[in-house]
Amino acid sequence: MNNYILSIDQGTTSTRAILFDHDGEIVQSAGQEIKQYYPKPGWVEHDAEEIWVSVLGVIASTLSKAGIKGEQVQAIGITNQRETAVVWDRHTGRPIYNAIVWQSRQTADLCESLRAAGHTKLVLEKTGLLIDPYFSGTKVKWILDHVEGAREKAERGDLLFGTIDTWLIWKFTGGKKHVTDYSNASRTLLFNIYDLRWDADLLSLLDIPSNMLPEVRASSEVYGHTVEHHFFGHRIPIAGCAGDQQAALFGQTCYEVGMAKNTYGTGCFMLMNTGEEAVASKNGLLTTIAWGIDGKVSYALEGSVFVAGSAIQWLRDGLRMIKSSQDSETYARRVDSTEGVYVVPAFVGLGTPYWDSDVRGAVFGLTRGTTKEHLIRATLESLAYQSKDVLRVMEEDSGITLKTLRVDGGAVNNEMLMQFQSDLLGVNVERPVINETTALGAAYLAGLAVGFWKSRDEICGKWKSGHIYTPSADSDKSEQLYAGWKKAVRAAMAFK
Ligand SMILES: Nc1ncnc2c1ncn2[C@@H]1O[C@H](COP(=O)(O)OP(=O)(O)O)[C@@H](O)[C@H]1O
Ligand SMILES: O=P(O)(O)OC[C@H](O)CO
Repeated sequence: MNNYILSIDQGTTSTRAILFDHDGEIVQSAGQEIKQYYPKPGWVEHDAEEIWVSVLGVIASTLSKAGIKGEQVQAIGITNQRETAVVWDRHTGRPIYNAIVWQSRQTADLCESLRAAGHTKLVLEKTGLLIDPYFSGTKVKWILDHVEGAREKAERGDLLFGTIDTWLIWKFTGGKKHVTDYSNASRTLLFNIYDLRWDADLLSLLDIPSNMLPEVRASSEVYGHTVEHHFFGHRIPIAGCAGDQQAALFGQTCYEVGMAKNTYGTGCFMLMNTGEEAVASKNGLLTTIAWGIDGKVSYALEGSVFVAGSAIQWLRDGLRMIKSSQDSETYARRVDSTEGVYVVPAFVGLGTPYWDSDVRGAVFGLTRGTTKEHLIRATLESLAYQSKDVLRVMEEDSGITLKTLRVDGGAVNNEMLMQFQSDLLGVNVERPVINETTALGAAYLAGLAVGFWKSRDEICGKWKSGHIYTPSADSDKSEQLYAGWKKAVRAAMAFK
């Protein structure tokens, strides 16, 4: 009987299931967008129950389209939007509040007071992270402080915390396993990335009881088995788990020190493998765990951009200028340039290298001649400018100049954007053959734990170099364009 690995990619915008065969080929897949809740300006939430239902939905759809039975799935790998915090009752299994999404800013004041009290150095030295609402820790505290009775329940040991991986593994195993992996734990603000433990000082700083925390495990091992009814009478091992950006680094075969990729999904995340060394940044990059395999942890440097593809969704859902994300390319191509228009999509503040929670989005350079096409093009270009901001500090901190940028994520389907990115950076931009490198990374980690795969290079390596964008003649204008972007960002930050 043919066996398969099922990868679940639970992203910010959508949930996907992708089925891989022994050769690392995609046999079938299904996806579903998830609902975004914006209860207040700058807040972003998800319904954790809806996320779980979406996972079951895409699995059912993938297996039925492929005509594959549950028993043919040899293992499941999970990869997920990171930092998003869920707190639920361990007895009823019900979340006590919406999942607070990584993009959400409701803990901005709390972070400000932690910074003002001088905790930045302590947090950085232990976690490799900055004090910013992005990370899970302050979100958990917020839930305990704002949901009636939550703190007492947490003290009694009745509540559990998890990022989305933890929540899904808990649901898959019928509430038996409360676990996460190193890569996800390293994004919580609560985990010491050097000692590889939950940190008592940080837990006390944020007033979070340790009994809420999941057990931290390797990124490739069997964590538990699904309950039978989820897989038509079969119990499937869940054998791989990694945050989506780290899984993409793995799927993009960035195994050597100095190799990097940039993912253009809801946000944009550039990660560079730094191997066994956790490299500290001087320029607002994060130090994070790439993965833990076979008792060894690898580290990465990361630049995080909060709004990338979600700016395109804003054009679609907020401004209603386009009907689908793909339309953005059609409109943008109708003009040769933005004619000096810049969109700074700081809808939830700015991450690397600015780390400003209070700045909000802005548009500059409008004239009477500005059209919808210019605005759409300027929004697309903002993804490339933000990536350039990150690449510059990545090169400075690592001392490595990238000749090629490996890219993936939903927005790399936009050829205009990828060409613009190559022109702006003056380097090659390389797309893999399949755009499911995140899912591939998670599938590989799961298959590794159950002895499913051929070598890593035969599986992940075969998808490299689908298309390479090289800098065109337009590259000459890039310094001037980028100078305009820097001015626009500075002006947006000054407007508060
Ligand atoms: N052709 C396109 N041009 C620009 N953006 C796109 C295009 N196709 C998809 N996107 C954007 O990519 C994002 C989805 O990418 P994906 O990697 O699936 O995200 P996530 O993993 O965060 O759910 C959406 O925000 C969408 O707007
Ligand atoms: O949903 P994505 O793919 O943009 O990824 C979200 C990141 O994991 C947030 O840190």
